[in-house]
Amino acid sequence: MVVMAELASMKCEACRAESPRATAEEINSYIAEIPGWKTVEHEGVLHLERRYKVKDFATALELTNKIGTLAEQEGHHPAITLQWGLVDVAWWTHAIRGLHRNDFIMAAKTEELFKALKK
Ligand SMILES: C[C@H](O)[C@H](O)[C@H]1CNC2=NC(N)=NC(=O)C2=N1
Repeated sequence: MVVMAELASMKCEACRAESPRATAEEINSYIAEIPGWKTVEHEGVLHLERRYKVKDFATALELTNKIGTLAEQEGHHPAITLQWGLVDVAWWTHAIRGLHRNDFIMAAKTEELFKALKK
């Protein structure tokens, strides 16, 4: 079992096309550690998604930029939609067209960025 704090402190390992997708069992145990996140299937590919509500556009932009910096540090990149007061974040692993433990690690790290925002 891996709890959210542990997930958040893990490094994203290089993900290659031959890396295995997370199994249904792994998905169930990781998702339990990141409340607010859900899996959503888009064109046959599972994504991990969460909507963050923040107080204004500047804060949404700040969170977006922090997630962008994290993505560059880890070499793993999300889809982000920025709107006034909202940041929609989706993690999945393009190389395997699905979810890898890396995506759960990144979601846990995203949670920490959100919690550290001045709200
Ligand atoms: C070469 C480079 O590391 C790869 O293209 C990385 C970049 N960021 C990535 N991000 C995500 N989410 N999935 C990938 O498969 C991926 N591949």
